[in-house]
Amino acid sequence: MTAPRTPRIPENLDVTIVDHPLAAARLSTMRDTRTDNASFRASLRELTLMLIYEASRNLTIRLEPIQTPVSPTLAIRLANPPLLVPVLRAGLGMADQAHALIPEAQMGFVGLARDEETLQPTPYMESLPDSLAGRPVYVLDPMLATGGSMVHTIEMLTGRGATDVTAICALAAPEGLATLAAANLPVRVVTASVDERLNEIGYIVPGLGDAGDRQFGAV
Ligand SMILES: O=P(O)(O)OC[C@H]1O[C@H](OP(=O)(O)OP(=O)(O)O)[C@H](O)[C@@H]1O
Ligand SMILES: O=c1cc[nH]c(=O)[nH]1
Ligand SMILES: [Mg+2]
Repeated sequence: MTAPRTPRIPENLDVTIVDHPLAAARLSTMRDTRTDNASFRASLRELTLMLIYEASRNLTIRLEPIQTPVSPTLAIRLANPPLLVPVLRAGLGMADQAHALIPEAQMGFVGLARDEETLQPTPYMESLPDSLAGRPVYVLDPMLATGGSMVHTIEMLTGRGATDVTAICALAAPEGLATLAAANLPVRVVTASVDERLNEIGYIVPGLGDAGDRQFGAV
């Protein structure tokens, strides 16, 4: 008897896959071992633009009367800009681009390093506003692998009152999506791809390797 296959996208998790050819082209550059650190960072920045553009489609707006050179009209402003939270190190490569698109946004920071033996996240930094009640939060991390780092990050956020979290990832593994769904957290996921699986050492397959090392060099 064969084991039941893990569904790639859990039914109870809101997952948006940005499967645009330009997003796929940037992701392909990031996957390619021939891509150097600088080109990897440039492709991640460009992919982040597309992910944020899609993620922010449903942000609430407010209207403000303004005057064009021709007539009065109503300007559209963001009513409640999201808090941007890059997860160090790898999420740093998404931070500038996300901030350029949403300049009104505030930014918080979380630092996590995954123990490569246990695959558990070890926190080393948390710089967040005391209260996140009523504020949308965008977590920026290129990789959702086992999901442990994302669950840990979202629990930091919900502990401060967040109820509306978007995980913005270049890549997700089915196992990470299943972990997020099982954690029953107020999160939706926006990603450019749901890859095949994790390998025996917790890397996404086909994936792109270690997103921190690919940007900044091995530590
Ligand atoms: O879903 P998980 O199994 O928890 O793995 C994903 C985490 O791994 C990577 O960070 P890493 O721990 O390598 O730190 P780095 O960004 O400093 O390289 C990545 O940026 C995620 O934060
Ligand atoms: O494939 C993976 C898994 C976790 N973290 C990464 O950077 N890459
Ligand atoms: Mg890493």
